[in-house]
Amino acid sequence: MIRFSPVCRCSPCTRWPPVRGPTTSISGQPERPGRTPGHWHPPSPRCAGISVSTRRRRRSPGRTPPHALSLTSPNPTRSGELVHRPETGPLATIEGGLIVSCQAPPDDPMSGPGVMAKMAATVVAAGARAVRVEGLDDLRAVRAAVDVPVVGLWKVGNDGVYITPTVDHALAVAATGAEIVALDATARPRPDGRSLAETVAAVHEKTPALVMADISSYDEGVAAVEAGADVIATTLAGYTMHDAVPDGPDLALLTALARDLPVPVVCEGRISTPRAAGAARRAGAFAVVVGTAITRPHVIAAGFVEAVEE
Ligand SMILES: CC(=O)N[C@H](C=O)[C@@H](O)[C@H](O)[C@H](O)COP(=O)(O)O
Repeated sequence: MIRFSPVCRCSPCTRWPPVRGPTTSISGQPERPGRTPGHWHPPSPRCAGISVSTRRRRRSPGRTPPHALSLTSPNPTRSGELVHRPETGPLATIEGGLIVSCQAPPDDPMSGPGVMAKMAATVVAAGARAVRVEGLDDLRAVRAAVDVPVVGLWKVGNDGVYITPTVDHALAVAATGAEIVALDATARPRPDGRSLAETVAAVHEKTPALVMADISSYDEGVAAVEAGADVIATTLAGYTMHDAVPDGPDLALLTALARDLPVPVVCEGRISTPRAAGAARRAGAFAVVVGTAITRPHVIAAGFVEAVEE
């Protein structure tokens, strides 16, 4: 049985940091009879933008509270039906929208803060609700160029845990003004020896940023919620095994996580067409991240070259 001890950040909250309360069984009843699942925790400054919706879905009146769900229960977080839904703040801004990943590795001619700032401004002008940006220089330049939420990360190498691998990296990313810090939330050991929960707690305690957990599997999504992550992304699905990287996004993983988790689940990775982005949203994504297909002309052009010359 999988159990959650979720940290709810709703408006009644007045204290920080959160204190873990009694575990609530995801499969059924709160472990302490008579408690309202999801209200044992203390609130945080972050809770300011998040309130508990008292609305009930018309199609399923009387459904089970989100923190006492069976893994096979209908998902309260799906299709804009979050019970603990963000009403203001960066998560409210991104709900139902496109996040564009504006990244170029050092060997890409597009690499550099000036280009990435222009790229970010371009996609925001097109309607992107947020941008995902790598590296402190690019983050500072993009922060100055756009006023939408920034999902920040810092890649260190490209093996093992390389997306914002340590607490120090996460705090440095948050210091650039990124509203959301994306970090590796896979089950692999972290280079600074901290647990995921310790890393998330450090960001929450020392910065106003939320944490986006980049995961590769269902169990990692569950663990990331338990560790206190604010939003889950399928970013690393297909990249942690030795198998060949699949062609498209992992919609099966997305659907399962969006159905079962009490926090927003973002679809990210290998979404190469507008149709695929729409399909991800319909499969339950809270928001959709697209990178290469929009912001890496080097890769896009190479595909055209290959098609023409073959
Ligand atoms: C696996 C990994 O390191 N992903 C990185 C995460 O930030 C980026 O390199 C991706 O471009 C990003 O996730 C968007 O994905 P795609 O470019 O496939 O739309």
